[in-house]
Amino acid sequence: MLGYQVLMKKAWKYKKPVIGMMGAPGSGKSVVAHVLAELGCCVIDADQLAKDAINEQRVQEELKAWWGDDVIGDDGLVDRAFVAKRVFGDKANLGRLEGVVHPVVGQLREAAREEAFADEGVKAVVEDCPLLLEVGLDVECDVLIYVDASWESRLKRVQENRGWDEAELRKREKNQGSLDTKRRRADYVISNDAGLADTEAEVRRFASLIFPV
Ligand SMILES: Nc1ncnc2c1ncn2[C@@H]1O[C@H](COP(=O)(O)OP(=O)(O)OP(=O)(O)O)[C@@H](O)[C@H]1O
Repeated sequence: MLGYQVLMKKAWKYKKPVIGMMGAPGSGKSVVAHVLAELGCCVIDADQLAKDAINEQRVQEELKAWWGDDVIGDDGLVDRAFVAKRVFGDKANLGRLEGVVHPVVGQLREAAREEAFADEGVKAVVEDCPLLLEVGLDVECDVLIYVDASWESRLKRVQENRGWDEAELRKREKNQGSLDTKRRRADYVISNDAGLADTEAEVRRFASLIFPV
């Protein structure tokens, strides 16, 4: 499953692996990240970083100049689904997009590097990177995890904990692009359909494969 990554385990004594996380909305990425943090990982919310970076006033102004005011949603933030659609749907804009997206990715990498090396005790950087995968960009990850939970489990959890209804979950899932593709790309799948204790045990099992002992 993890193939060469397991062979790399020894090398990771010297290089901190970057673990990218993917999964449907509400699948449990934050829960998994929390367990990894308890195991000493440095967790970076790339989604939040990208959101912040893309919402810098300068970037917002550039996006508006290219794509018009509709690129900004009612909440005053960049409509990321709109951006993703433009990236895939309008090839002529790809060159222009690089001007926006590359600094965002650059910032992410820089932040990841800084955080990872700020504390010698950290074992890894975990990136929650759905936005970047959404727009077809690879963050440089050594291992990709896919957090898997059924539609029923996710719906129940987000209804109870976030007050979302079925339509809201469906809309967010649609904005994330193909989950099948992400699942296929993953080096490791963590199932999160059972209770939290089972998921924690699974994350620990994964960590024991990855981290140098
Ligand atoms: N195994 C579980 N048992 C019970 N509740 C869970 C479990 N896993 C996750 N949850 C709950 O489900 C909700 C969604 O989980 P979480 O926030 O980790 O998902 P996520 O993948 O990070 O979502 P998003 O991508 O939308 O931010 C949370 O309220 C969380 O507490």
